[in-house]
This record gives sequence, C-alpha cells and structure tokens, in this order.
Amino acid sequence: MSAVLSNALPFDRLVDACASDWRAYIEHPFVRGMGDGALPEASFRHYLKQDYLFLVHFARAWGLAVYKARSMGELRQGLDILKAIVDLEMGLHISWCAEWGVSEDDLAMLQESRATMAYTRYVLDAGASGDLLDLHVALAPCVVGYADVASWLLAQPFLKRDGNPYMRWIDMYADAEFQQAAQAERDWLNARLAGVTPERFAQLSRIFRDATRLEADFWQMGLTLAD
Ligand SMILES: Cc1ncc(CN)c(N)n1
Repeated sequence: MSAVLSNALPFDRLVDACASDWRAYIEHPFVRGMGDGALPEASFRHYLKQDYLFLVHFARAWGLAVYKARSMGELRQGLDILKAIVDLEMGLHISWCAEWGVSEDDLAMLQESRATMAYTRYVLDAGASGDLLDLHVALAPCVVGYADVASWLLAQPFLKRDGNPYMRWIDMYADAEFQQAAQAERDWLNARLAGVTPERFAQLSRIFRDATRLEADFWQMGLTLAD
C-alpha cells in the first residue's frame, strides 16, 4: 500500500480499494443523463418506482441497525435514521412519484426488479450475518454515494440547469441537510474503522465494493428498464 493510501482516512481507503467500481457508480450513464437532462423519462420513472421498494428495505436495514445496537448512542442513531426514512423520505418519495404519474396504488402493486432484490437483500444479509459495522459499510455507498453523485454533477460542465426535469433530484441530494447526513456517516465510519485489523479491513472492503457494484447495477436497471 502506498504512503498516500495508508495516511488517508479509513473511509477514503475503502473507496480507494475499489476506485474503478466507485467511479463507475458515481459517474454512471444514468447519472450523466440526469446531469445533461437527456435521460429518457421512462428510465427515470422506472428508477423512481423501484427506488420506492428500495426505500422500504432501506428502512428495514436501519431497523436491523437498531437491533444490532450495543449502546444507547447506537440505538438512538438507528432509530433517528429509521424515523427520518419512514416519516420524511418515503412521504417525499410518494409525492414525487405522484408528480411523475405514479400513484400510491401503482406503488403498492409493483413487482420488484432483480437489481432491487439483489442490492437490498445483500445489504440486509451483510448486516444480519455480521455486526453493526458490517451493516454500516454495506449501507455506505447508499448514504454517502448519493451525496457524492450530486456534488460531482454540480461540478460538471455538461450540467444543464434550465429546463432539466432532473434538476430537483440533483438539488435534493446536493442540499446541506443530505450532505451533512452523509458527512456524519463518513465520520462515524472513520471512527469505527480506525481501530480494525488489516484482515477485518480487507473483509469490510469486499462488502463496500459489492454494495458499490450493486448501486451501479441499480442505475443500469433504471437505464435499461430491466425487470
Ligand atoms: C438505490 C438508492 N441508493 C441510495 C439512495 C439514497 N438514500 C436511494 N434513494 N436509492
């Protein structure tokens, strides 16, 4: 490992260990299509619908974090995030779907795509068979990744602001509240990963890489309308 890598913060080392997969996720053609506004609306609608199912399992994963908690602080952290997903994020998502012509009845009858199933069940299994750190590492591409996607898009010369139907999506994840939540997760991971052995770090790197690749598959599912 290079001196630069070994001096980096642990979360950055997780990213560096799967740099090409992380880039493929953050800079995916689906993401670029949101940035320049050229993403077909059918792809975004398909993504939005599957993301509703994703959020259901994402909430379950934070429920699992509550179960895996070993202290009051961890218990409260899991509970607060679970409540924010159920009370705020899912409600917002439902009203957003309505604006895109997808009703709550449509959402209730949705068939889960294979990409949604693979990603969400992977995260839940990583948490169920491991400890709280395994679960957080499996969730990190989701929590931190969308903040990075939004920041990356805002820095791109091809970003189209006016008349871009996806600008609201980008602004939502670029928003200070979401960026702060992502930073809090980075900080938590940096603190927890600081003390792990190289063997444990390698094990966690594999989980992080798998979850990153499954996030990229989720974009691809939206792009290709895969079921
Ligand atoms: C697939 C996916 N990954 C991440 C996020 C951000 N919570 C999301 N809504 N959907």
